[in-house]
Amino acid sequence: MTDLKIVDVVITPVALKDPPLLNSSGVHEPFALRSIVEVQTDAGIVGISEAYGDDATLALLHQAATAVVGTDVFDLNELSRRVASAVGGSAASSPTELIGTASHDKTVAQATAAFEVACYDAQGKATGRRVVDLLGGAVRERVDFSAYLFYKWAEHPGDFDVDSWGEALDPDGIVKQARRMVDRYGFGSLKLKGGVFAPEEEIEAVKALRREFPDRPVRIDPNANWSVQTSHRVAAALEGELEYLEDPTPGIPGMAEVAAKTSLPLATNMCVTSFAEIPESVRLGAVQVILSDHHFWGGFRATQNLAALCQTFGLGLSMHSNTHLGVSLAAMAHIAAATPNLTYALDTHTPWKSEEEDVVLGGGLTFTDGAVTLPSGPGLGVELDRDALAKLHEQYLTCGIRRRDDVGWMRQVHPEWTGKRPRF
Ligand SMILES: O=C([O-])[C@@H](O)[C@@H](O)[C@H](O)[C@@H](O)C(=O)[O-]
Ligand SMILES: [Mg+2]
Repeated sequence: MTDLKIVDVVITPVALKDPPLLNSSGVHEPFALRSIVEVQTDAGIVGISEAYGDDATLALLHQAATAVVGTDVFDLNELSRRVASAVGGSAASSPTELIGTASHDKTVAQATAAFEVACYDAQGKATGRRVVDLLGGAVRERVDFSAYLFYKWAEHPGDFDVDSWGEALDPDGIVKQARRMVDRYGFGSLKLKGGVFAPEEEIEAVKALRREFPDRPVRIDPNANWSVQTSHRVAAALEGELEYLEDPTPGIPGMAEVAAKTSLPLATNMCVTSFAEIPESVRLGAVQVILSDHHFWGGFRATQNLAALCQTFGLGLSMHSNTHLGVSLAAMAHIAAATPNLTYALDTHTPWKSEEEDVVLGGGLTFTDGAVTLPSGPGLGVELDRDALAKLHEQYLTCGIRRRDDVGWMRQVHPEWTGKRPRF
């Protein structure tokens, strides 16, 4: 087969409506930013991927885009080399909140991922094979996702569309939200975004979920908003109740202190978010489950490397999510289906997205009994809806948001808010 060379890259920033979801930083803004990357080849085949859409990420992607032109989409080593050298001098930047410390490695990994995924899509389209097949084959055709529950306000301050979920500010509200999500999508496990209210209230919410859904594993993730002492207290109160406890407290040493006194597995997408952080974490026994995320771990191949390390060190592997569209959902499903030890249900923000808003034809993959079935088409198996992409790009141009700022948006309502962590 002849080369399939990249001749151009198109990066389109988009904004999608986002409900007022609460977390330890503050509250989601009315719009979330993403970008769609299209890698065009000399054979006319176009590979696509989805990345963050903040200004810093866009600058990074543009910097790398120039460098990858001329690369064969099958030569992923050359692609990584070119991306790394193109972004070599860039400052470390974090595209979003709550995914751990920014580092230079992570910045390179993030840029690499955006192009690598698009190259895999192009490879699949060129060979008529699914991405999962190029990644070693599907160990499962259906990928389980979990219901991602959030405390939330009924509406944003100001004049914005109101979502249909209503407010959820106490255990009752969370249980109602979970019921609707489970009835609608069939999710078999539940994740509560915590770190919002006093830990005692959140313990009650977890217990209420356990009573209402006794057969469904529950996780809580306060995004490092509890001190070590508070984490000990919450862990003791929830012994035996949780599938895992995600990022109770900041930093690897703090997590290790918590882990030492609980039988609950600790999970993270905050203190171990790059390969450089794995050795210390393993040495201290800080975490038992790592949440992968191809967007910032470096793509599909990096996720497989992470999976191998988790296997080696006896760690569990799950998957993190930020607000995303249907291209990312497909990418997450393919890599999860090709990873034997990714056995936890994946996080997804999909239910929080308006059903009218997506960039993929047909609105994207859907959940049945809590899982998506891998699409059968070549590559990622999803196609861009050009009109929808143009509409969400227009929304990006007019929304005025250029980086995620949950702290700042919270200040609209609570001017004294600082977003300081740990708060409890
Ligand atoms: O969307 C959110 O508010 C989440 O809290 C997100 O920012 C986190 O990165 C993430 O989902 C997590 O598991 O920490
Ligand atoms: Mg998390």
